[in-house]
Amino acid sequence: MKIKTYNKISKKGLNLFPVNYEVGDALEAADAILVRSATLHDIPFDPELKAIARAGAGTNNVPIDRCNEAGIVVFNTPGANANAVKELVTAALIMSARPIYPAIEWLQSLNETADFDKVVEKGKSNFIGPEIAGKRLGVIGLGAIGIKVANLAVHLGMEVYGYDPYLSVDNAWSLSTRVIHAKKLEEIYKKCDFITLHVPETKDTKGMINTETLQMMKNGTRLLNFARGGLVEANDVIAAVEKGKLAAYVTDFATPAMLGRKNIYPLPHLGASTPESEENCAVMAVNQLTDYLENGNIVNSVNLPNVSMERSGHARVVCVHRNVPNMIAQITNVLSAAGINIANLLNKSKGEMAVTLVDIETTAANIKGELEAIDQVLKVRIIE
Ligand SMILES: NC(=O)C1=CN([C@@H]2O[C@H](COP(=O)(O)OP(=O)(O)OC[C@H]3O[C@@H](n4cnc5c(N)ncnc54)[C@H](O)[C@@H]3O)[C@@H](O)[C@H]2O)C=CC1
Ligand SMILES: O=C(O)C(=O)COP(=O)(O)O
Repeated sequence: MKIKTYNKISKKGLNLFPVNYEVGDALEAADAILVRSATLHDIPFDPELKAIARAGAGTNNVPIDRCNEAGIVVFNTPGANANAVKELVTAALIMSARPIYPAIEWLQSLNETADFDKVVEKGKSNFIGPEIAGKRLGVIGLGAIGIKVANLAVHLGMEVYGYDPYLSVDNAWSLSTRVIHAKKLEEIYKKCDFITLHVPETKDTKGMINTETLQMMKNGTRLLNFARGGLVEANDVIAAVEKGKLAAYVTDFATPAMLGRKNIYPLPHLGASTPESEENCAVMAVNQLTDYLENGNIVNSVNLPNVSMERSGHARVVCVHRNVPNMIAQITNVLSAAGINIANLLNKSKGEMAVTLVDIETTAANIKGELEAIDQVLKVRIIE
């Protein structure tokens, strides 16, 4: 198998690939891609490409529609970097309230003088900022990161409102009962002193922070965006900071127009940049990719369902296809016409996509082409 890497991926993960795999950033005709934030939107996919693993959470850098058309499985690593982001958001919360960054800048600009201590003590009155305890925090998106941020903020003494209409049952179990359920986004915008975004960038969330929504916020709201730049209309946020509607905007996703501006604190997408989360993401991505390439099993895919089946029989047929009627019958017809006995079969679907795993008891010569010829079959592999 050839694995093409984009971005720097932790060695701890890369070392887990079987020794006969070729791994590198200059490979052609790869069987799989391992990526972090590099965009794959303009990259043509080779016919050999079977899977893409995003070592991280957000998959808006991957053209999911194009992957669906080609039967390419896209994985991510849910929660693997959530603690790293939570810790940086905690720093950002405090940075948005207490003018730590301008205070350091000012101090760094001072020269050595005899009255240095006096200058420092006098100057500090320019850098007063409120405490976060007792203030209201709105958390938009209660997934792996949002939950950790919300729970920690409760412990820091904040009154926390959470908004997520798609909250999963598992996540609901992990959420502090002290987090107040906001049923509408407007409730967060209107009530909160601090707002933090933890939703993926999708067609529903793109540009959700704009002049209209900023207008609903209290004067002096502090906004944190460690999710994606596209969630905010950059010019509207800049204007809101200039007018004081936002007292601060701290973001991992700055635009050039945001640089050098008072009360905008940009970071260079550092949320997941800890050795721990880089390792966690790489290990998870490599394990998931290897299990798919070796066994056709799927765990944590964003476009295909989870399927895991113990290997049995002589070989495994992996068919990625559209979720339409009559697929299992057509696949098994090809096998029975070739006189192949089935040892085990598993079929699952997710949205418009589906996958069928069939363990067969004899060799599968010549059936690949026939399976590929079935209408709505997108990718076929036979793993001996
Ligand atoms: N700054 C950084 O380095 C990092 C940024 N991220 C970003 O943070 C996002 C969230 O990450 P995780 O918490 O790990 O993902 P997650 O998938 O665990 O959580 C996302 C949550 O957003 C909710 N959601 C989706 N659409 C929504 C909507 N329209 N309104 C409200 N809630 C909605 C989902 O129900 C889910 O609970 C990622 O998609 C990524 O864009 C993630 C990791 C690192
Ligand atoms: O996991 C995510 O969604 C991130 O934004 C982290 O990106 P990175 O892997 O640090 O380039």
